[in-house]
Amino acid sequence: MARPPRRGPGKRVAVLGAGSWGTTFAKILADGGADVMIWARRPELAREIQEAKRNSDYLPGVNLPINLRATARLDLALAGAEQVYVSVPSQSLRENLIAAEPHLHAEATIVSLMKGVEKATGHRMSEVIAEVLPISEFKIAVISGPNLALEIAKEQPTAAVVSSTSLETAQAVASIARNRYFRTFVNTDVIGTEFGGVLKNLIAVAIGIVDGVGYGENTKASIITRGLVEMTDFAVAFGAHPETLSGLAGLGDLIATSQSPLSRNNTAGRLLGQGYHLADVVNQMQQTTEGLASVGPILELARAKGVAMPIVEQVRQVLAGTLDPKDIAPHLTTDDEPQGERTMDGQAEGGTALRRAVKRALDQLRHSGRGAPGDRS
Ligand SMILES: NC(=O)C1=CN([C@@H]2O[C@H](COP(=O)(O)OP(=O)(O)OC[C@H]3O[C@@H](n4cnc5c(N)ncnc54)[C@H](O)[C@@H]3O)[C@@H](O)[C@H]2O)C=CC1
Ligand SMILES: O=C(CO)COP(=O)(O)O
Repeated sequence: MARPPRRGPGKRVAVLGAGSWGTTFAKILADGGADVMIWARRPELAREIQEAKRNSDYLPGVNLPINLRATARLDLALAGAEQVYVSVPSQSLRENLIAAEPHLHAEATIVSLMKGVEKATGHRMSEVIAEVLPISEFKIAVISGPNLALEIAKEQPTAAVVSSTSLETAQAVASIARNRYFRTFVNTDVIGTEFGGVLKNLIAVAIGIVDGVGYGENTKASIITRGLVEMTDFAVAFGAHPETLSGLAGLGDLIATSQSPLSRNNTAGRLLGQGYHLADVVNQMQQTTEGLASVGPILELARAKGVAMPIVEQVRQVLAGTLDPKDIAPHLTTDDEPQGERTMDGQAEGGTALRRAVKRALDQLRHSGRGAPGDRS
């Protein structure tokens, strides 16, 4: 049988951040044929990846691709990189971008892999990138979806969405960030794609809490379903397409994160539900748990737009120690006034229906002519 032709060196890309997701994403890119250099903040971790092709703290038992290179030097990681994938904790993005800027290729596309908002500003990661770097928004992309790192590092098949306001950029990134076990779709709804990833973390914390308390599947299904409505209301109020929230970056990620013990947000919630205080939970979590930092800024943003988020509000109260976790479920599932169950297409009865209908019509007008907004391959 003829051997497949040898591929030349692929596109030079960099990954910033060598935690569980950064390392997994570097593997995705390298397995797809890209020439990848990953930057680790700690030299000993860079050395382990470079020499042993392992990241034993974050991805135990996983062999990394032989062609994946690693360094603790930002200048070396970024030299000549046409695409730069960023996966550091959200609260550290700004400082990391400032350090990276002098070494960035002038035409580089910056791709956020993160799922948090900046606590001090409430800004999404793509907004922070646009603020810090002197680049066009068309050179910024985000990737989100049901992407539990360890499953993907073991090459279990999954899908994700690449989003940029430039469809061309989204496609250019998607064509590199794909391989036999990782399928990428594209859209131009950056707001919906990013907020999907941020908001599902908060609902996953709520699911963890009721799990920790000992409630069963009905409670969790109720929270997932009502949580998705909350996520959609919030994201649409900020200009997202509702379809994005019922796609991979919304519902898809919500399902994965809410039901997996691999999820740090879910785990943190479970510990809270078991009665641990927030400070103990934070001490116990070895890895980034974005949801805990996002609750405050998301509720502030929701208040500014007049969006009700009863589930997220009660997560805040549990984190603050002002609500007993076991009291969370009745609050989540019972409203003072009986309401129509608004479904994902925005059908509602009662006081808010008219407001939502008008808003929907305005949204449709605003987005008309931009093409189908759902995840596209
Ligand atoms: N782990 C996962 O399954 C997924 C994570 N994400 C997102 O990826 C982002 C990164 O998360 P993970 O890799 O999972 O976290 P992690 O906790 O596994 O790794 C974070 C890495 O950042 C490093 N770090 C900590 N502070 C830093 C700083 N100030 N500057 C530079 N590096 C610093 C840590 O040493 C560690 O190597 C988060 O926004 C998360 O929501 C998105 C999809 C999947
Ligand atoms: O975003 C994720 C899966 O898509 C990872 O979730 P956690 O951050 O809760 O582990």
